Amino acid sequence: MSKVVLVTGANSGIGLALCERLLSHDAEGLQLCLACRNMQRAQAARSALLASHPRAQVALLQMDTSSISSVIAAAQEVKLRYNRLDCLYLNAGIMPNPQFDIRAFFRGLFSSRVVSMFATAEGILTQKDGLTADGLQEVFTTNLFGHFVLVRELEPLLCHAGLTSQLIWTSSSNAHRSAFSMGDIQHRRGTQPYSSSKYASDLLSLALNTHYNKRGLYSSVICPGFVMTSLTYGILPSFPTFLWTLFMPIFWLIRILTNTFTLTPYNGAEALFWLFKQKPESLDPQAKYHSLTSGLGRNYTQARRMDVDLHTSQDLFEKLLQLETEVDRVCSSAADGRTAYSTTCL
Ligand SMILES: NC(=O)C1=CN([C@@H]2O[C@H](COP(=O)(O)OP(=O)(O)OC[C@H]3O[C@@H](n4cnc5c(N)ncnc54)[C@H](OP(=O)(O)O)[C@@H]3O)[C@@H](O)[C@H]2O)C=CC1
Ligand SMILES: CC(C)CCC[C@@H](C)[C@H]1CC[C@H]2C3=C(CC[C@]12C)[C@@]1(C)CCC(=O)[C@@H](C)[C@@H]1CC3
Repeated sequence: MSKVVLVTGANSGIGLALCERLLSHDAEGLQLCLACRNMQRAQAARSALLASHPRAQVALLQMDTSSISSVIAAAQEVKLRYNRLDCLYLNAGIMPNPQFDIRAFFRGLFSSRVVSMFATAEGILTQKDGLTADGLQEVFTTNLFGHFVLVRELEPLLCHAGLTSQLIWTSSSNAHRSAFSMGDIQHRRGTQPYSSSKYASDLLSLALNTHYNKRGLYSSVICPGFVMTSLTYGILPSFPTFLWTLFMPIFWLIRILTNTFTLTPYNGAEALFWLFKQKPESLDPQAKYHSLTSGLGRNYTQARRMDVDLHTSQDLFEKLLQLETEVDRVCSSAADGRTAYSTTCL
């Protein structure tokens, strides 16, 4: 029986490279569904995949993870099209308006934390976040909450007696506990919404395992390493793309120090692809699976323990459930024509 796999943010970067790798592994035994916000870009990605795998089954789904109504509509469509889902990749993500602290970067270069700075970007990156049309924080909603609502809506397709399914989150080594606050899960008040949203996805994955393992659903988290994609190019917007290419020899040298410089989307997708081939029951719910590339260009996956605990993960899960109920209430009162209030109070 063919496996049904859905990938969010599949039209570019790591998501697209993952689709290519999945099809190269098993073009005919998969029903691949690319969930994207922009259908023109989605169509281009589908054509590229079909050019190298003409017999593959590749479907498209319109979904904007920053819009809860779009996520709910997309989930309804998935339920009409498929009767089960084997693997759901929660990969779409943004890092809007990044501010790169050059001084901190040069201080870091000549300090003992140079390797960790290149691996995690700790202390050198902040972002300016915005609000979605629902009044939620944009980074939190796109990277985490939209995906949470998707998982909840697709529960009937993911939890089947006697069968296992996988959730695989594209997190980051930029996920730091210090950037996350349980009193401000959307990160309204801080300057590191990206780091906060990725740390929240690490916590959430653990909580999802606690709640769903008994129903055959397993969740894992990966870090693709540092990959050259449009997300990365956005960090230095005044830098033309070709200048990044000029830096490649330096990046290859850095790769000798830290194998986290995977650099290409193909390499970055290593852990995503590796997890697909594992038995979900055999995976460690407290581990983050890192895509790594050695100085000689060998790709491999390494499990590293995450800085998460069960109690905090459970608290976050409950807060997300509350927010889901609130958003639902606001949306249905707006649909009824009653006065809708902004979710900024949530
Ligand atoms: N590049 C890196 O070094 C690292 C990346 N990551 C993570 O990897 C994931 C993939 O990013 P990457 O491939 O690098 O970057 P890209 O920008 O190439 O890919 C991001 C994908 O997410 C999609 N997306 C963004 N916002 C939404 C939305 N609201 N609804 C639906 N889809 C959306 C984008 O669609 P569109 O084309 O329409 O913008 C795009 O397809 C992200 O979660 C990122 O945080 C983690 C660690 C390192
Ligand atoms: C051009 C200069 C010679 C070097 C510039 C270096 C920085 C722009 C990079 C150094 C470490 C990088 C990094 C990321 C972005 C670009 C750097 C800050 C990430 C934050 C990208 C997104 C992630 O999720 C992280 C895992 C990356 C960590 C390393």
